[in-house]
Amino acid sequence: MIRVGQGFDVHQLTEGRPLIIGGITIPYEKGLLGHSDADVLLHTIADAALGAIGEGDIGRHFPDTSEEFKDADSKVLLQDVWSMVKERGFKLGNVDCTIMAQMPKMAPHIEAMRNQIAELLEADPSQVNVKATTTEKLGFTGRGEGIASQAVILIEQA
Ligand SMILES: Nc1ccn([C@@H]2O[C@H](COP(=O)(O)O)[C@@H](O)[C@H]2O)c(=O)n1
Ligand SMILES: C[C@@]1(CO)OP(=O)(O)OP(=O)(O)OC[C@H]1O
Repeated sequence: MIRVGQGFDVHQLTEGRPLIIGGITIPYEKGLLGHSDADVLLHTIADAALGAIGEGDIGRHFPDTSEEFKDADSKVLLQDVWSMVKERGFKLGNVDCTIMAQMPKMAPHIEAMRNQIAELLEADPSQVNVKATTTEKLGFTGRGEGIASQAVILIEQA
């Protein structure tokens, strides 16, 4: 059996926070705001995986009203989600992600993100693809107010 899921997430850019995307800390003057470390890409992948197994979204499993998840490391959240995927007898087929950010340039960090995501999903980096696009200065991402991300995941019976 195969299952697919998709995820989408947005976080606001603000001063005084580190910019963590795909588990990688990216040098930049601003970072993403959130209850957790606000790793927009890992949240997107977690949502896609939860979608694939029909388990809602990360807000349901890790509420932003809970102190337990304040400043949470999103790598740990994704690992928890991945345990649920494995418990149901699935492994990764592939995951394809797009980061929407006007700035900073993601290209120098894409390979590190890919390797980190593969490690978290216990897969080979060839099963993970990460892309980035500006939104041509249009909308909230184009104005640099926030960063958005989307992902599609395919999981298959282990
Ligand atoms: N934050 C970003 C945005 C884009 N890139 C890379 O630049 C290429 C061109 O971007 P367009 O928005 O003009 O399509 C894109 O394909 C990415 O490779 C990036 O590294 N970081
Ligand atoms: C991850 C959680 C929990 O710390 O908080 P945020 O970092 O605000 O992220 P979001 O993508 O809004 O949704 C899930 C939250 O419950």
